[in-house]
Amino acid sequence: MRQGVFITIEGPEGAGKTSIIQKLKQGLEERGQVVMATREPGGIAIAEQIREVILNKENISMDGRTEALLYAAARRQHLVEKVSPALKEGHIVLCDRFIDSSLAYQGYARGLGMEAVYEINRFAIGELMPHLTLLFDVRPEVGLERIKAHKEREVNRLDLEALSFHEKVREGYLQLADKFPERIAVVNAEASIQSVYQESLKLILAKVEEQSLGQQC
Ligand SMILES: Nc1ncnc2c1ncn2[C@@H]1O[C@H](COP(=O)(O)OP(=O)(O)OP(=O)(O)O)[C@@H](O)[C@H]1O
Ligand SMILES: Cc1cn([C@H]2C[C@H](O)[C@@H](COP(=O)(O)O)O2)c(=O)[nH]c1=O
Repeated sequence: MRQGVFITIEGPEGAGKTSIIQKLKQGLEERGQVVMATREPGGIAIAEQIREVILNKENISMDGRTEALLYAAARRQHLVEKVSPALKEGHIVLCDRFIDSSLAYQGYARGLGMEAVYEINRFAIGELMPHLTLLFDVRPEVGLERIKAHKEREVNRLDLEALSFHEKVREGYLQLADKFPERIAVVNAEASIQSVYQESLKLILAKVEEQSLGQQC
């Protein structure tokens, strides 16, 4: 059976990940692909419960390492219950955030170190890395303004971090894109939703084609 294609969408707050993943799922399905869209932290019952703990505004005393470990725990369970089975079925998995979020937020912005955070995540995910990561790049002031205007979105503990934290998140992501250019594609997320969608769809279709050619050889 054909192996699936694992695509992760990354970026700071308000980059447009949630909105565009829904459009991508629809666009890919219209082209005959079987797609599973999911998110981190969450996507399954246990991970959604962990999400509640991590993002609860009451938990201001949470230690940085505790935070990193909770994200990794949610990731592990989500991978075992949802992501790996879908990939084994040959589906395209579109995941809103994955390991690069931990590297940018906990490793870089929180200051735990990308190497240390990578190590605990290796324990959680083993060898599974995305085939392609789209980094929706947006300046934090633009992204934060968008989520402020988006009335239904609840403000969470991480949103309340200082602007300097969100600036570091963006910097961390851009460093990762520089380090792993073969996996991470930077998409200008300050462009219109339609143009972010079109560029993302093109990149994903090219990766799906590349993977299926690789599997025929
Ligand atoms: N390219 C864009 N241009 C203008 N507005 C946008 C764009 N992308 C998304 N938005 C709007 O910004 C708001 C946040 O978008 P969305 O929830 O998709 O972002 P997100 O990356 O998932 O955010 P978070 O990670 O913080 O949950 C929504 O109101 C959405 O309509
Ligand atoms: C997976 C992951 C997420 N985060 C942060 C990023 C956001 O602030 C929240 C998730 O909220 P969203 O609305 O779903 O974007 O959690 C993180 O710091 N580390 C991670 O590994």
